[in-house]
Amino acid sequence: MTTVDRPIPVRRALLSVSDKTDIETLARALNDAGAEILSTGGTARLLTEAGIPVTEVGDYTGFPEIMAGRVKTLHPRVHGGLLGRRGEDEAVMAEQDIPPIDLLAVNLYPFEAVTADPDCSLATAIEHIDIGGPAMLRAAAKNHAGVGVVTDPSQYPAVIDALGGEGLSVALRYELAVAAFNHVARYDAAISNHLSARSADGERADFPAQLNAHWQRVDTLRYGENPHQQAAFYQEAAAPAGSFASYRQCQGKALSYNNLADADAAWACAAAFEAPACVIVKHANPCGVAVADSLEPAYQAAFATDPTSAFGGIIAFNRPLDAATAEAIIARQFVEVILAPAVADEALAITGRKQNLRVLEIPHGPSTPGGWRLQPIGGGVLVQSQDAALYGDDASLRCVTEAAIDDSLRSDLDFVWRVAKHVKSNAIVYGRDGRTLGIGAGQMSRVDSARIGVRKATDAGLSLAGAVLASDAFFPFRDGVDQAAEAGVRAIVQPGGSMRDDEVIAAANEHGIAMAFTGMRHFRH
Ligand SMILES: NC(=O)c1ncn([C@@H]2O[C@H](COP(=O)(O)O)[C@@H](O)[C@H]2O)c1NC=O
Repeated sequence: MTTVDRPIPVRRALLSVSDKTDIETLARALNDAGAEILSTGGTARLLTEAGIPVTEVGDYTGFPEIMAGRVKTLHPRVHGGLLGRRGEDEAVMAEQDIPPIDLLAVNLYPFEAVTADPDCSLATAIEHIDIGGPAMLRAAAKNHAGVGVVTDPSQYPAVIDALGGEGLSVALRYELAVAAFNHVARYDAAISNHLSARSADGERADFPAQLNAHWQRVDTLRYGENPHQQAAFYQEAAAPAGSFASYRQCQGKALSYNNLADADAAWACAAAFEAPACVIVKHANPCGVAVADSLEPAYQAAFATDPTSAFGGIIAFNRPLDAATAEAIIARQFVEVILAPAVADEALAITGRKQNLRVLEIPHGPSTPGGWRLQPIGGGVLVQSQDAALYGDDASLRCVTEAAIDDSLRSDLDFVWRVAKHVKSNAIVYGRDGRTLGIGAGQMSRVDSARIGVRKATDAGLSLAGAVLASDAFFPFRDGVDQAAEAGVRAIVQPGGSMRDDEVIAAANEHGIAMAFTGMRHFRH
């Protein structure tokens, strides 16, 4: 193949886009640069109305658009112009009257958007499978040695700059060609996912027969979980609003692998609360959580749960970070990452005193994360829906003991239950008045997690008298309740559902402890 290893001018361009954003700007720049513009039906109409001279592809090929657009650019004069090797194929191109096309701008029928509608029929989905577009994209991208190819309006400015300068450089053509193959790969993956998750009669299955994922590299990281591991961070093609991956870094050193994993866990937990909340995370587990009327007292209370573990932690808030809270953190502890939906300028002036400290902004999105949760295992991947709900069928907690649960107790139980959902199993969370007092995480035995939570509270000088306790899964025996009573706990929240629920409830009644069932378990591994 003859690679044109210098910038190429654009003498002829073909524009055929479904998303017509800024296409007029690109076309105008091409026209100003003296390029001939070829275009398909809707795109040609728009450009003509804008007063830009355009040749309809049908006029160019001598063959009309037919079958309601199913066949419009599928013609040798188009594909030869895109695929013909500059130098090598020029004789045959001249013989067959196939002029070279130097630039292609195509984006495809909006298959993903149309099929996102649960009522989209199979026929509608199929009509939105673009054929001519991907064929042209592949042709132009394959022949990037002599052709530039654009698939997204965000690429137009670079191309327009190049038109006004030396032409499309080798590096730009290569970058655009890779982006075009990625565009087509994502498109085909969406078609494959959709069609393999429904049958000929339109029935939908939960899981496609083939799962095609697409991720875009955001960054390569210094190393992985450990220094001898290589690592990179990829995000979904468009990180959903409010998801951790949509963060913007305001200051600080580059984020590490563990920073990203811990910050994600902290953000998910902070976003679970309505009231101003602070969550401090170490090794993917909250070591202190609190809600208050404002962030600063929430931070102080979260920190007080476990000051030792909070050192070097990740701190997440569900409200904009203010100056008082930033000052309190800096004065108190070493912190790796702070994240919040927004960061006030005054707060940034304070965090800026610690240049290495990473500060991230993540605007809130939908409270319930969508999509699948993937967990790789050796040679495969486990796929499940998100653990989006909090309570089971009753949509609330249900008192099962003689001791009643009033509104204030209910609010405490709801708080520790929300936290427990974000603690690795077996999870036991002690708390009171909207703050954690001790958290036992990640133990193989529930009783051990309960003991660790008590020890944490004792170490921090926090009394468990009158505290409440959450357990992420049911108590299989009464021993957990006996232990809670010994620690001074006055109410327990747990899913219920054990064979020995009666025994466990009787134990709570014996101790005068109130107990609520949530009807939903929240294991987290
Ligand atoms: N069939 C074809 O030959 C064909 N050639 C280009 N397209 C697509 O038609 C769309 C643009 O159509 P219009 O310019 O008519 O709005 C683009 O998304 C492009 O990818 C085609 N449509 C579908 O395959």
